[in-house]
Amino acid sequence: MNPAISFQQVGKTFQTPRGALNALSDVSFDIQPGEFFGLLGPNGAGKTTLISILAGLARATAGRVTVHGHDVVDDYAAARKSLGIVPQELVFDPFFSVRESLRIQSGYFGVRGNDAWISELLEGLGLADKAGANMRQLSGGMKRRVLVAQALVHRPPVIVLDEPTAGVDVELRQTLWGFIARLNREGHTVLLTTHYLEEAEALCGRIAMLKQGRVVALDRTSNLLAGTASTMLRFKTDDPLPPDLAAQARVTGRIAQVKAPDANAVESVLARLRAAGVKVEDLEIGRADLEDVFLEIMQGAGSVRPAVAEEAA
Ligand SMILES: Nc1ncnc2c1ncn2[C@@H]1O[C@H](COP(=O)(O)OP(=O)(O)OP(=O)(O)O)[C@@H](O)[C@H]1O
Repeated sequence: MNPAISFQQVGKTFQTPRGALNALSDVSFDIQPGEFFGLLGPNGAGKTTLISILAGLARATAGRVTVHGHDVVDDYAAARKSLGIVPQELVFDPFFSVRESLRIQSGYFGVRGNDAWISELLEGLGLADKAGANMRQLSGGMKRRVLVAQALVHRPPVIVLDEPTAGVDVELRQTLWGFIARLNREGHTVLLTTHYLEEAEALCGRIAMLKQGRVVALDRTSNLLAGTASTMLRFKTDDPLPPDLAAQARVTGRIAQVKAPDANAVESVLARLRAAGVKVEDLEIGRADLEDVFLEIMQGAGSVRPAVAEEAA
């Protein structure tokens, strides 16, 4: 069976006033039918560029991408028909109602008599009572639901979500993930990019991490978590940490997290905090999560290449 998506030695170079920028270098991996796959990476890692190439919106400068065996360049129409792409940006036509916009979108894919599936999409995404509403009248979160519905009108076997939950509320996330998880159980392949690592940890069976355009990790989520099977000491404090601890801590606002693989390490961290007069609250010991793994991999992967390559002489 063909992979749902196959990236084969994909490279993308942008010409910029500062020289050639390698946004993607030698990216190769396959996603099998039915997988829920996460593509993670810091800002500028190349996630959107890779998805744009997959969607046929940008051309790779090297390599090849296929969707269910269809080349995204040579066999664009078949590849595109297999994909449901939920874009990052809210783009929509303000003149139509929600149902009309979904009918129009169905027409783009040559799908007729699609009302039963459109109703199912509206129901599944919590939009049933907005079917007749004009797109202009919808809140940002509702518009995002419509974008998801638009991407799915032609029942694509492969669903691509590019940061679908950026800035959306808890209720929409739950509705969205409930619906996408159902489609995945029914056999749809899902490719997700997100900066919400908790979501990736909860949803994705396998994950690839990109850094500066290269794949620096690719494994089952459980293996990534087990690979750094570490314990973390988490606490809140308003005091500055002693420099040796600060160097190894992950600090988010008042919350600090320090790796402490065993009981001795926990004791040692607590002793250093006490000696430095740091007052801690809400102390807890937990397992490393995907965010810890992500940070470790990103720090460990080092600078894989200069951001701007030398311009060819
Ligand atoms: N049209 C373009 N011209 C020049 N450089 C570009 C262009 N599009 C993207 N880049 C550069 O390519 C690199 C990868 O960008 P990309 O948007 O794919 O990253 P990303 O992983 O999606 O980031 P984010 O998480 O911020 O969305 C960045 O260095 C970016 O500045």
